[in-house]
Amino acid sequence: MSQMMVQVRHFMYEHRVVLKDSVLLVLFVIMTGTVLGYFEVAEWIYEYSRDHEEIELDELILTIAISSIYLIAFILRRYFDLRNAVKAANTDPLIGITNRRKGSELIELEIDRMNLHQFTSSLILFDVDDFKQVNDNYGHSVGDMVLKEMSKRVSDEVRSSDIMIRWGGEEFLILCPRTDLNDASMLAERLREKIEATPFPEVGRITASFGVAPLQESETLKGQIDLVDQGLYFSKREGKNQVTVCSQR
Ligand SMILES: Nc1nc2c(ncn2[C@@H]2O[C@H](COP(=O)(O)OP(=O)(O)OP(=O)(O)O)[C@@H](O)[C@H]2O)c(=O)[nH]1
Repeated sequence: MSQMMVQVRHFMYEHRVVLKDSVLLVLFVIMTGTVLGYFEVAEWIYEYSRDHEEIELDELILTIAISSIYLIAFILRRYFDLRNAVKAANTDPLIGITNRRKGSELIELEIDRMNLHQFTSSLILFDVDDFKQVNDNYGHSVGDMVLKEMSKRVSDEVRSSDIMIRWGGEEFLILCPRTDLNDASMLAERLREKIEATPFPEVGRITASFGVAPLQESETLKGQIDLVDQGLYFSKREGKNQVTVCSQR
């Protein structure tokens, strides 16, 4: 794919809701204009009001103006409804961060960007250790609270350009754009220490295991996830509460 095509694709993707509504609006204006022009509606309104003196031209114009305001309000409402619907479709309902479906799209886009601009990005996958015990000992709603709080603590630590994704139940993925493997593994280690060092009021100390991998230009999404999951698997197998870097399968 040429550079131009990739840039056009990204632009279309990132502005797709606005673009779609703008296209609809332009089509509507063209159609309305065509209909008005074809039937010479404006002239007809004028003639009609002249022949029917009981109808004031001012009233007609006012009616048309009010209808136009209604129409604009309708289009704006539809636009915001659509935006909210898109946001809901991309967000995990429990934690309120990017969900797996949207996260997968963002990772694929990041691979495109890497190919285009020749930089390195990385993935961090982490999983709360022995989370089943938290649920078993304190109940599912406390478990939910721990997941939310954990996600908040981690989000506060990462850069605003990093994207946190709820990948599975108690599994989170962090997409770190323009971050090489060394920086990503230092970040993972910092997060691991932070989680371990800050007990949760309801359940006490919690730890998490981490995998870190670079995004590979020629890899599929599944291949990418398998790679970082391999790192996480090693961390779990070697005793949990640790970071494993995996640069190739
Ligand atoms: N409260 C809550 N629990 C969840 C949620 N999603 C998954 N879980 C629980 O997370 C637990 C995961 O258990 P396991 O896969 O055995 O993992 P683990 O106990 O963390 O053990 P290790 O991963 O080996 O450290 C299960 O009890 C799931 O029910 C959720 O949204 N809320």
